[in-house]
Amino acid sequence: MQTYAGISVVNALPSWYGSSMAVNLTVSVSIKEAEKCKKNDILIDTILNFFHEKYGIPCLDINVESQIPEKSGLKSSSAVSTALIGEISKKFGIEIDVPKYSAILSLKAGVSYTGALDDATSSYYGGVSFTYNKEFKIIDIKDPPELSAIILPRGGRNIKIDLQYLKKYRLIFEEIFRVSRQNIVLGMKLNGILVANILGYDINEIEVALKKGALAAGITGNGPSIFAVTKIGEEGPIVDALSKFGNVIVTRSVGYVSRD
Ligand SMILES: Nc1ncnc2c1ncn2[C@@H]1O[C@H](COP(=O)(O)OP(=O)(O)OP(=O)(O)O)[C@@H](O)[C@H]1O
Ligand SMILES: O=C(O)C1=C[C@@H](O)[C@@H](O)[C@H](O)C1
Repeated sequence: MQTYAGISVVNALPSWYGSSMAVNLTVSVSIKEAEKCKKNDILIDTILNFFHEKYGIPCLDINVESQIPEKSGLKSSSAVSTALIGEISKKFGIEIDVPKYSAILSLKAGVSYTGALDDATSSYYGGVSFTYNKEFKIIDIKDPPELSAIILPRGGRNIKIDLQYLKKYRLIFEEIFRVSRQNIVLGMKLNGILVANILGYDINEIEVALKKGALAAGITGNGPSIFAVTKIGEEGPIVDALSKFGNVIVTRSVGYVSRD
């Protein structure tokens, strides 16, 4: 099964309300029955153990092909978990709420702070998710504006996230969530700049992208990757400017995908 990377509209850590926009960088997971169970990383093994214990599925060999850098804020873990859960449910005919179980099992595996239901929902269904992660509730999924996303991918996040400190900003992130439901691009701009400031990232590249005409720019997830968005066809000056800081990826927003 194939799922998508995402860029943040609203980071859910401060208020539990989250929103993410799918972009066209993909993860593909395939599975094959195996004689012996092998050890994988913690997220994959948590998912396999859950399906083994609850539904008696056999040992599986897992193949992951990913275009998404890890620990970068581009939602790679949600893309891997939704693709794997979706593939298992298809192969073994198990009816399950894929993003919800991605969130539950990501928390169990310790790879997420809130379960990241926002990330899981946009990874699996495309579009722009609006979720309340505390109750594993999907509030809405919208089709995104047609946008070009210019990404400065940076992996290997090594900053320490102080969740209690982030929660001091709950009210302002709740407000950004409300704004985002009316205006996705304004929401991702406010969130992206504020998260950069709060987590202590350099805002230089963000400022450069905005000066070159980006509709929004900021940190995605908990960083360190930086994104900018523009109308399709207007990416040139931003790509040129951000390329001075490293190799950029140019991709697009992804619309809602029916999984029926
Ligand atoms: N290419 C991959 N192959 C296998 N597992 C992967 C891959 N990419 C991510 N994962 C899984 O995701 C887990 C952690 O992901 P990571 O911390 O990189 O999250 P992320 O989604 O990039 O971060 P963020 O939430 O900031 O977007 C890893 O432990 C691993 O299980
Ligand atoms: O770990 C988590 O729960 C999250 C991580 C980031 O991707 C955030 O952007 C997301 O909203 C929640």
